[in-house]
Amino acid sequence: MSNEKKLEELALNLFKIDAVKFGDFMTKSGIKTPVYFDLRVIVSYPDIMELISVLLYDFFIKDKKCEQLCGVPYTALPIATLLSVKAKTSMLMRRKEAKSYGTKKVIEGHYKQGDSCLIIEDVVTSGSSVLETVNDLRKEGLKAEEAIVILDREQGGKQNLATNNVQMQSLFTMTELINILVKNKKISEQIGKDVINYLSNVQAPKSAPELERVLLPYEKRAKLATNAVAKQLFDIMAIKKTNLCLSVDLTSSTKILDLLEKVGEHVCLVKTHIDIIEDYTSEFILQLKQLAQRLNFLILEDRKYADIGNTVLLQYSKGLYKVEQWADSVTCHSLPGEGILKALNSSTNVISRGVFLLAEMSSEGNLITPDYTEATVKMAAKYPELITGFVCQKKDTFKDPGLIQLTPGVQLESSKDELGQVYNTPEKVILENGADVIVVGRGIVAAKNPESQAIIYKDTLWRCYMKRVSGKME
Ligand SMILES: O=c1ccn([C@@H]2O[C@H](COP(=O)(O)O)[C@@H](O)[C@H]2O)c(=O)[nH]1
Repeated sequence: MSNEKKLEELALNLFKIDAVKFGDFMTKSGIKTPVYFDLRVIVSYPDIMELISVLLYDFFIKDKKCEQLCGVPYTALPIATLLSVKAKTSMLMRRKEAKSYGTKKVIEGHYKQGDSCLIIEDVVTSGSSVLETVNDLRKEGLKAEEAIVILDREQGGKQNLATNNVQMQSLFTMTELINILVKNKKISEQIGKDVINYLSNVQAPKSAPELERVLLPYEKRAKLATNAVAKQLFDIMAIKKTNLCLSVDLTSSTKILDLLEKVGEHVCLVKTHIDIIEDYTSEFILQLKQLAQRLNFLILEDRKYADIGNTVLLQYSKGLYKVEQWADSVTCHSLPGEGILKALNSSTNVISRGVFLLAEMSSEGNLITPDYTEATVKMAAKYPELITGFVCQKKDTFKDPGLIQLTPGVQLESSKDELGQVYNTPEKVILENGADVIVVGRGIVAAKNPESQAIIYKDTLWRCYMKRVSGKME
């Protein structure tokens, strides 16, 4: 039997065992859908399991070189097992939760750093479940750049995965499956049309991944982050209910520590300019780190590196400040080219690190052009494990929901300072311009009562974020 015939047979079998259902259903994200897939039932049908594994093997695995296979838990686990035996390729298992005892491993099985791992999944909608597995594998130093799936619901998953450097192939798209069922008179032409109509609605630009970034809550985005610092920052924001980054632009270390003692509980991130501190000592860093740990915030050194890779590596790791030893993330210009990212990536003394690339600036008359911004975003895509996000001003600057938009130039009223800084309001930067983490400096630091001002900023910024993700934007 030809592979085409086998695919048709599989589609008809999936319909027969109720793995594909038609009617009025609600998806996990609360959207109505006329078609529902539940491939969990296939484990009760060994013939169908075998047919699936034969097709996946013939189409995608036979001629592929990979060291490991890994199924996305849970439905794809038995399929991955069958494929592993058929292809005589080692398999890994990803735990959904790390064990709280013993090895605390998330990935079970034997592997080497750099092993390439092919991901196997049953159905892909947004691609987020595949990405969770990809992220855990990448954290272990495995290469996860390809995924094979039974069914692509054609709802942005393939594009979302490609953005995260994962190429996805499927046995069927939803349209192909529907066409087989209509052709074989399993469903009426009208039902087929309804499904295709539904698909074209959910595929319309408004649900494309670029808009999803700003609509997804931080806790969901944490799962899509490929940089460990971005993941931590999303988690902190969700737990502390604050997206406020305080820019502690003060020149006295005592004043900085006093201020953070009061406002640290209200912020997710503290941004420093370490070279403006007049009484810097390494004791200051110790105390800053203790505060960060006790009050649960991360530290961003806004160094804006902009030199050749070798110099940046020295600036990051040596000298008076030894930034790599204490900053969770640093800011960096893309102007000198990729060498700067290679340098920051190559530093070996850090447990986790992140970089915010400057894609746009808040200051009037800055020389950044749209082409420069686009090239910056492209450059970042090559370093998914290093990049925490972008310092930028616009919602459409990047799409990846696993990255963070850090936006400075924010005060409660729009205004300008006398040296070209432009301030927008919280409503504008969050609801219109897509900011995720909002940088406030003098709006708090120069206030009469910084503590009460920080609470006002925190509450206002969080209200805007909640409005954005609940979709109640006017
Ligand atoms: O485009 C940019 C990039 C960075 N910054 C920094 O943010 C703060 C803003 O302080 P305010 O007192 O709120 O103006 C400051 O440290 C800048 O260096 C920015 O403003 N714009």
